[in-house]
Amino acid sequence: MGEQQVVTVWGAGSWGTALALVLARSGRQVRLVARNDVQAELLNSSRENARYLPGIPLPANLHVMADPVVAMQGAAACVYALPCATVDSCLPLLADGDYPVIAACKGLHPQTLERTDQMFARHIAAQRIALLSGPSFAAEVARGQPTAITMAASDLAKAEAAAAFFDDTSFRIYSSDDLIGVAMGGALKNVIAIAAGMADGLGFGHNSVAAAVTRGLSEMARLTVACGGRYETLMGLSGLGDLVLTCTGTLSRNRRFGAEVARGAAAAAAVASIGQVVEGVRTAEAADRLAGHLGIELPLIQTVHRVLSGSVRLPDAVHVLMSRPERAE
Ligand SMILES: NC(=O)C1=CN([C@@H]2O[C@H](COP(=O)(O)OP(=O)(O)OC[C@H]3O[C@@H](n4cnc5c(N)ncnc54)[C@H](OP(=O)(O)O)[C@@H]3O)[C@@H](O)[C@H]2O)C=CC1
Ligand SMILES: O=C(CO)COP(=O)(O)O
Repeated sequence: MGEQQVVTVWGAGSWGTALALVLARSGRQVRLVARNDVQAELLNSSRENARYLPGIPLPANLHVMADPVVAMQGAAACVYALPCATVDSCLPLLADGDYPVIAACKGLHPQTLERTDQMFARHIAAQRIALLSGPSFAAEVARGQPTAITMAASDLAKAEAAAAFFDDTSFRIYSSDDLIGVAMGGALKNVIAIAAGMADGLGFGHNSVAAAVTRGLSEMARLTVACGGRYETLMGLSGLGDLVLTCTGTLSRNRRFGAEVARGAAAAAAVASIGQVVEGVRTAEAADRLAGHLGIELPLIQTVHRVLSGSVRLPDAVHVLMSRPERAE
């Protein structure tokens, strides 16, 4: 790969900026697409993303711009790091190219119940799509702290080709050909992180978080396998790895959101106070509905959705969960 290869990153929030920094450290010419000209100018002139990643300087080979069409001209790849809710409005602009599109967002669509690979495939030819997912808090990645993550595509060669755009020894990428497993792991761990945050907010101890991680992993695997993904993928970075990080790491927005709801905040107010995307809210609804369609029981995930939608109170939900008939593990 040439030193001057251009890679575009769409999304100047936490994750897009962090990935742009990794690509810049890898020697790429990076174009980071912000929401508008005002944001782009601010980031270019201050050389910092003060709102999302304060204190981390933007290097000279990272240029921020607002027009995604201009940003894609001559680019070898696009990394899509906007929230999942933007996919249908933004992705049509990437439909015509032949460069790979690396999806870095994590979630399920609450209406269509699609995974990220399916959401992207509605707009982009399937062979252009790769997914990047795994335990990776943006702030740590941005600071160059060691991170291991998974790149998935329809075959291993495509996943490796997508991974090759990143060439930073602090950012180690494993490849996978299980798009379904990687997409499901990244989406569902956010819902379990909300449950872990709720346990924290209720003042429960470490035991409840360990139970949420373990039973949550079991639910994630059940739904993933029913959707055609591989159990082994859920035991890797994009499943168990990201689940542990998000359920225990204080940087997790989904976990913090769960804790705030448990302390009495309304869901909308908790999202507003975090001030960044909390993907687990939409995914909880989607996963509950998907499980219903497939006839699968997911007690934790369904409880999170029912608490957030107001159909059950959290203390009652905990009682119901703990009173379920005992059964073999
Ligand atoms: N942060 C992390 O540690 C990680 C995040 N991810 C995933 O990456 C995805 C993005 O998350 P993250 O960067 O953290 O989110 P943030 O909330 O940090 O940033 C969201 C960005 O998206 C922009 N945005 C929101 N809505 C729109 C829209 N309709 N049109 C254009 N721009 C929009 C925001 O602009 P504005 O500032 O103007 O609102 C902001 O730049 C999520 O799916 C998340 O799960 C994955 C791994 C790690
Ligand atoms: O996905 C993430 C880390 O891998 C970030 O999780 P949160 O969105 O909960 O902060």
